[in-house]
Amino acid sequence: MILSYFVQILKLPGNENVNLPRKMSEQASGYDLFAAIEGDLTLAPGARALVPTGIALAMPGGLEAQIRPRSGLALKHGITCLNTPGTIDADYRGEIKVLLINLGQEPVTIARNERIAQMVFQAVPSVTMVEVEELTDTERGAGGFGHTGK
Ligand SMILES: O=c1ccn([C@H]2C[C@H](O)[C@@H](COP(=O)(O)OP(=O)(O)OP(=O)(O)O)O2)c(=O)[nH]1
Ligand SMILES: [Mg+2]
Repeated sequence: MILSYFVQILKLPGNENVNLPRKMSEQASGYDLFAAIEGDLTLAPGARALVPTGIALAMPGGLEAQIRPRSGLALKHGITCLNTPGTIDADYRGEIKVLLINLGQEPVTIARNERIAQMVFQAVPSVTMVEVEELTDTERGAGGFGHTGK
């Protein structure tokens, strides 16, 4: 089943020339996000930066967007998203920003309109948590963290 949603996208004031998030192939999961920075941004090894995209979204409840790294930037330059996957809440109307970190050994320069990350939309189920005195039993029980072997 293909779920289908409309998501509103807004270029924020001063960002009329930014690129909108773009799927680079027809069936790509992610929309690539572009750096809406004035000049270049250089990340020293170990440094992080909150990079603006110049856009904001209004998506319907029951949807979220995840901000994920681009594997090419990670492989070639050691650039990833520190808080991956970043969570964009359906009720967030602020600028989408990408928290990049340079985990490589060399400084890396990000240019304006470079593709820095990707945004994947996900359906979020509606959950009502019910507090109880005791949980239902399972075979696994409390076993975890390698409990079933290596
Ligand atoms: O990579 C990200 C992660 C988050 N956000 C925005 C959208 C999201 O809805 C909001 C809050 O994110 P999150 O819940 O992860 O951060 P928090 O530290 O819990 O902040 P808050 O108290 O505002 O929820 O920040 C981004 O723009 N980029
Ligand atoms: Mg939060």
